[in-house]
Amino acid sequence: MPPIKLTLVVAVALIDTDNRILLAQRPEGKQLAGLWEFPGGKVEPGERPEETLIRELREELGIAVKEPCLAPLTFASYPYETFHLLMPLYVCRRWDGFVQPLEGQALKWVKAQELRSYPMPPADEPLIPFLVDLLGP
Ligand SMILES: Nc1nc2c([nH]c(=O)n2[C@@H]2O[C@H](COP(=O)(O)OP(=O)(O)OP(=O)(O)O)[C@@H](O)[C@H]2O)c(=O)[nH]1
Repeated sequence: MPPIKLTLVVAVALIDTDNRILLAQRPEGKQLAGLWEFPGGKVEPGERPEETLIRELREELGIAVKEPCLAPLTFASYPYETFHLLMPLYVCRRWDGFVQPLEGQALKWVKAQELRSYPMPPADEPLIPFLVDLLGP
């Protein structure tokens, strides 16, 4: 058995005042293109996970998030073929600025109950019930 490559990715469910969650579509050309996912990205060497999220949210969506506004919800652990994904999922209801698709990605605000209608990476599927519990239908 080859050694496992553990990859740490942080993601966030941004929640708006109508209790909808932001999904972003992975652009063409990337692995898992076309699937809907939570904003976030890989933790770079020397970064704390919260710093990664704050950086990714600024780069991908143009919003400013303060660290105390990131609350841990749950995590995904999933064996992709080339790496094992470990992905903490935070929730955030408070940010400065307006959400914009700065990387050309499609964005959608969806109710927790509608999440199942959007094809997501396999790692994300077990996260849905946690959001339904938190936010209701
Ligand atoms: N941001 C995010 N990534 C997810 C989710 N679910 C999931 O399996 N992933 C996986 O976690 C990894 C996130 O990496 P990324 O977005 O920073 O990087 P990437 O694939 O664009 O690669 P690169 O930045 O090295 O080019 C990808 O392999 C992605 O498929 C999710 O909900 N949000």
